[in-house]
Amino acid sequence: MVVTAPPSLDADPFDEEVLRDPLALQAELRDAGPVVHLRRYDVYGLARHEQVHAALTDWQSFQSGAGVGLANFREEKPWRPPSLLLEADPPRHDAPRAVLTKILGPRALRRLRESWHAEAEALVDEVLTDREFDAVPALAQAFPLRVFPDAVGLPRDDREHLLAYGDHAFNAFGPPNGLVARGAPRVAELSGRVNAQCARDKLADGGFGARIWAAADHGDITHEQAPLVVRSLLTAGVDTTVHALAAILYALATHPGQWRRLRDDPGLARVAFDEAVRWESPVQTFFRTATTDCDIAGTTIPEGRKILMFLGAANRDPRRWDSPDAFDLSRDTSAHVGFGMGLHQCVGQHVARLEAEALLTALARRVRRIEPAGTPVRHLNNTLRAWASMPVRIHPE
Ligand code: HEM
Ligand SMILES: C=Cc1ccc(C(=O)O)cc1
Repeated sequence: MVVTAPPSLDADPFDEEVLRDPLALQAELRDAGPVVHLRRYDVYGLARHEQVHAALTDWQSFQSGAGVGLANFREEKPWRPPSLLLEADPPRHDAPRAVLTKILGPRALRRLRESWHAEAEALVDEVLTDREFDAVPALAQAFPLRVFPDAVGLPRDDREHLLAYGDHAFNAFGPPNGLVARGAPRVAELSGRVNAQCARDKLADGGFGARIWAAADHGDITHEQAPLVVRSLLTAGVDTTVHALAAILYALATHPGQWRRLRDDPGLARVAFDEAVRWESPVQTFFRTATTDCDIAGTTIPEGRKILMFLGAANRDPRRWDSPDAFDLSRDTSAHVGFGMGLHQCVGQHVARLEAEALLTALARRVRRIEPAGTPVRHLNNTLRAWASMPVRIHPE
């Protein structure tokens, strides 16, 4: 096999202007080849759907245990104790994953469906007393922050720090740049509050948190592991859904034809969610570490090197998707990598889908038309694609 050196680029995917609008760089990376070398960080980049999908589903060659950010846990101390799911490989990964699969699975969530739909209706009724509002705080943030911490078992008066904690965690997967530096002053305080919330006596009976501790009583995981598994929910379960809901609202406000289709058939809410996750990819990137020298499309990636998977770029790869930049509710979204793929595929995706279904169903019943009412403003993060503000105008039924 002829080993070819991949094209080497100076581009910085974590540059703030690139994070604001990553689409041009994503196209450049896809077109440069199946594997590229990013000189600035000395890592290998995969931007095409085929290679991203291949790396995600080959956890043996592309491990998570050395961290799924730029930092290599074999070479430097992680900023916090590594996640037992996201930053672990089998066998360590297996038991914590099995516990969350049961607790967060679609069957386990049935008990929440009715109350989440009711909460969404109540919130939408409150918000729609105005004809114009900022959809990010009013809906995209307010709804997840009302229902998800409740479902975990947190008290109502101790959750406004969760967004900032998650924002820092997602920045920390990137390089130590300005975004990480700006979050650093609050890390100790935020970590202290989140870690305290993972303790058994802080978690209401019947919630996801209490069920994780009950799994430890049952011997499925250890009592030492239980708080870290709860921490996974608090890290991954808030900012992701907030930005995914904002992405859906942005997509629907800017595609009136698709909004009409959703109103005519509210059953499309789940498809709308997955198509928005593909189109916007709230989680844009994750890294892996080569477990051995491994070959990708003729390039040998040496053992120990970091591979940057551009999930957002893969989700808009014209080699995989017809009209990838179109937001289209008739699309078959099944192969999108917005939730990852394979062993580490998002274990909370059913929670996110239920949140979206509840909010969209409530809106579809009450809003004849939704349209932008001003310039939306991006929230920049090394890993997340997010909106800071999205003024909308609604025309009620
Ligand atoms: C739209 C919202 C969400 C998006 C876009 C998202 C995205 C992702 C992605 C891309 C991964 C794969 C990480 C990798 O391959 O390294 C992942 C894993 C994970 N997600 Fe989500 N997520 C979302 C919501 C949630 C929620 C609501 C929860 C918790 C209730 C959650 C908990 C997790 C956990 C624990 C993992 C690690 C799974 C493992 O490593 O086995 N996520 N998510
Ligand atoms: C998708 C992001 C994500 C972030 C943190 C964790 C964790 O802390 O386990 C899992 C997933």
